[in-house]
Amino acid sequence: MTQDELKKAAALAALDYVEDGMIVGVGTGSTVNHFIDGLAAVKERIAGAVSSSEASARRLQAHGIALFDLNDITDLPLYVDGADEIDHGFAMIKGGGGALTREKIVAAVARRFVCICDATKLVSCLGAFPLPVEVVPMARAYVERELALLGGRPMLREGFVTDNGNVIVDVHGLRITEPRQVESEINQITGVVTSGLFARRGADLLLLATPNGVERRIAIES
Ligand SMILES: O=C[C@H](O)[C@H](O)[C@H](O)COP(=O)(O)O
Repeated sequence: MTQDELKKAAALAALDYVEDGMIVGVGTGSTVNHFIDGLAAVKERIAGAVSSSEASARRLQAHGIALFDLNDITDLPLYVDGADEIDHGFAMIKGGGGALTREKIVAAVARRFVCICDATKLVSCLGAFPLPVEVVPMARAYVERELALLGGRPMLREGFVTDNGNVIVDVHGLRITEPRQVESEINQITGVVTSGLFARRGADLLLLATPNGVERRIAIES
């Protein structure tokens, strides 16, 4: 199976968690695109979706799925999203597509975070994938100097602007053994909007696509 076929298998498995009348939180990326396409087939029995990016919103709208503003709802039972890396405690690196801030907001509101991944994304230690950090543009150089103190090599994602009008600094070469601590340290740097480290709000359920089928793994309290 190709990696894209595995992504599709994980995405379609997430449809099992979509219930009648639900508003579904929808992430961003190539794995989620398969989920959105699958959601289109059951759109008549859901209320609609909350999107974590302009790109996902466009795809949802193209399928005729109603979009809700997060500020207009009080309960979001389900959020489905991919990850760039996920560890065995279900902390994740996200933001390879630059949607990390809105993803983190929707994930914070959701009662259940279902992560959909192909098996290559499961790692024993986060950090081989460069950690994306969304930064207010005028703070970029300062934030890069502060991020370097953490031991990584910050690199501006050239020519990329987030849906929120900010820039992304990707931190290369980090080995993240304490995800919650690193998440807090980066959040405290003035000028940082969000880091792509999802440790304090990790996934609740992992749907991991392998060549032998989709494994369903539940988060263990740490
Ligand atoms: O900003 C992008 C998101 O965090 C994605 O969930 C992540 O990059 C995984 O993307 P993909 O499903 O394309 O591998």
